[in-house]
Amino acid sequence: MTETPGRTEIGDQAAYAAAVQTAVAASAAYYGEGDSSLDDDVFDRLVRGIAAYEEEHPEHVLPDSPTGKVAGGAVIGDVPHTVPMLSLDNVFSAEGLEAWVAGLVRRLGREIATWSVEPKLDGLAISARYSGGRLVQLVTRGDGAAGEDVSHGAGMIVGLPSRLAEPVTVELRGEVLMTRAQFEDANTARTGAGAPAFANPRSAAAGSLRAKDRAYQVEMTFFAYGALPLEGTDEALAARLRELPHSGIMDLVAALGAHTTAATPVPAITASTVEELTGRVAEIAALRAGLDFGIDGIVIKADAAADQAEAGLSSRAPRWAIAYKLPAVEKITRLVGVEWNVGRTGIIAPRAVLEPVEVEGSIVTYATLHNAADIARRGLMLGDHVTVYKAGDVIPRVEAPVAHLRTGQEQPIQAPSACPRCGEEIDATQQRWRCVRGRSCHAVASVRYAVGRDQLDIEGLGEKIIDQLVDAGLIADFADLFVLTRDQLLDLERMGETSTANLLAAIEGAKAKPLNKVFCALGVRGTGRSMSRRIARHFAAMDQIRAADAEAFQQVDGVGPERAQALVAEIAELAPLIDKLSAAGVNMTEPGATPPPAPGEEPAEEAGEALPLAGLSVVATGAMSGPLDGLSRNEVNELIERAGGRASSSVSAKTSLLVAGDKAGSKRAKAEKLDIEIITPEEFATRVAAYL
Ligand SMILES: NC(=O)c1ccc[n+]([C@@H]2O[C@H](COP(=O)([O-])OP(=O)(O)OC[C@H]3O[C@@H](n4cnc5c(N)ncnc54)[C@H](O)[C@@H]3O)[C@@H](O)[C@H]2O)c1
Ligand SMILES: [Zn+2]
Repeated sequence: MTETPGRTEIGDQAAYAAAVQTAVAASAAYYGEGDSSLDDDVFDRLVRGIAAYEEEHPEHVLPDSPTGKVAGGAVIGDVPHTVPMLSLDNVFSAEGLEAWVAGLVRRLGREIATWSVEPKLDGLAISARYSGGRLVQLVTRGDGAAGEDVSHGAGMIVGLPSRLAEPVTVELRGEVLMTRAQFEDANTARTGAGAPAFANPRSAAAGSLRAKDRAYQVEMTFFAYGALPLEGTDEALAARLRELPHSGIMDLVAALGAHTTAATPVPAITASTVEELTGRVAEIAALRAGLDFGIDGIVIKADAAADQAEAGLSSRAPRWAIAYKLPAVEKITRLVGVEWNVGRTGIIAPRAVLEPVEVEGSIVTYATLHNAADIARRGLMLGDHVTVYKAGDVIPRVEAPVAHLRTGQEQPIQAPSACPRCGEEIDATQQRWRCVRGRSCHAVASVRYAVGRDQLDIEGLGEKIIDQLVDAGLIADFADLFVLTRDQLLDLERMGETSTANLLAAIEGAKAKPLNKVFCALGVRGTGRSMSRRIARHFAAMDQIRAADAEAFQQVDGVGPERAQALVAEIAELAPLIDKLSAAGVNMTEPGATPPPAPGEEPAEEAGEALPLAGLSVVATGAMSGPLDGLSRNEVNELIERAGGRASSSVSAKTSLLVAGDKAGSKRAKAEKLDIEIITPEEFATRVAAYL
């Protein structure tokens, strides 16, 4: 699992003093306005370096060193806590967790029967005091002994009711954070009001909670993870809060109407063995990327009140709980450029060029920026420090600028005023800009796509030949391929008799491809292989597709009103290309499919019913084996659809079946979570044997 993390090397006393100063300043910013200039990874390395130096040189330890203190000793408060609000000690690996468990067992002199395991929410700790069921005060953690009153923020926090379900006096503790959507909304509101964007959801929550009198409203979310008696709590409830296990307290808190992790994909669970603990850690880690709120680890607590009482507290953290830290997923780096690229459909999309930075184990140099409006909305500037993370684990995204690191040297990002490829005008009427020449602007890219393996699969038609054909004006789109002559090909560089004959045969062969491949080759925006198969199956013939209106498209699985509109428009735009293909003799029907009945007509026999996967939504993940060995993901998806199922790439509550090969990872964890049937590639092959 996670490696033991590295640390900043601190060589001498002066470097040590400087490191302490940097860490204290960063902590003050982090817990204050939420505007630290260090990302968590850099900060944690620094603090570990400080701790290591102090270990070696106890005589040099400075009084304001952050080690061993809640919030690094960098914040103070004036509202005393009833019971200290502590931090958590950390482990970074399964071995570290085992050692910690063993240490606690030794300390108590007995086994610990039950643990509770919950996500470590990445926001800020809050104490919410209720009197007679009404929320009366909100206090931050501060230095652990006293915090800051932020009661003014109560109305902005979802999940923190102003009135509990019962008129009890109690203190709830939990985390306030912003979900991804709340963060996006907050930044839209903030940049709209002329203020710089928040760097990330955590700092947005911290900054927003403390701010008073802002011109705009933002929303945050509360997750409770504890409850305590207060002065005035009735004795029966106080006794329950003292005696219930942590898991029981969480049930009580939920029953009072406060938000807990129970309804999230990563609810708290209880466990009794170390294996179960590490298993749950792996599960939560696997689900992390798909959550709509940030977590930075997993918290493991001795569940029973007696175990907690006996383990006690250190000055900084309880001894009965531990945070299993997950590696930081967000890094700060610099935005050094923005490239504007024209895609195969003529869409002009910006891409961020970054100072290379390691994010979750790989070096990131480019990141997605959706469109010009998105850049403006985030208030990004060239030269900005930016926060970067991987969305859904793979695509690096620029989250936001780190506005307080600006030096004044940053430059506005210039959007192109003409198509960066051909110099023609830009159609900027839609959010996503497009060259007015559309697909013909980047003909090479659209032809390359059309002849690719999952579309027309024309072997021997490499990029170099396509480039030459387009440059020589022999083709303007892929339909022109079908009227190329032998002499035209022979004229090209490095095309001899044999390769020309082979290529002509391959082009001829492509005319017989099923409709789904021909349709996919068109490269309709937002329509990949799987959607193309569904459309081809549904309509059975190109004429039916061309005749379909938005309503008819919505009969296709997965097509909503917006996409249906876009499909109608795109197909109209592609009419000349489709006509050319038709005239060249390219197949326009889907074998085995029957067209939908015309309005008013009796529906034909539902052929799909008898198929083994009829009505099922199927996801394949991991390495395929057995009879499926060597099949690409797309080929597996084709198989699923031939057998009547619907292939999907992500696991959700709608998924009926997961085909999980070796190394299935997060999709498997999610499917287990959702109680979805999971089968091996071999079992799957048996079910669909007739369609292999
Ligand atoms: N970037 C910076 O400049 C900077 C500065 C200071 C601290 N930090 C980051 O803050 C972290 C250390 O902060 P910390 O001392 O507040 O500790 P912590 O955040 O690692 O752990 C303690 C906190 O975890 C929270 N928590 C979340 N889920 C919980 C749950 N289920 N049960 C109990 N508590 C839960 C609580 O708010 C609690 O106060 C480090 O990861 C560090 O990187 C960063
Ligand atoms: Zn162009």
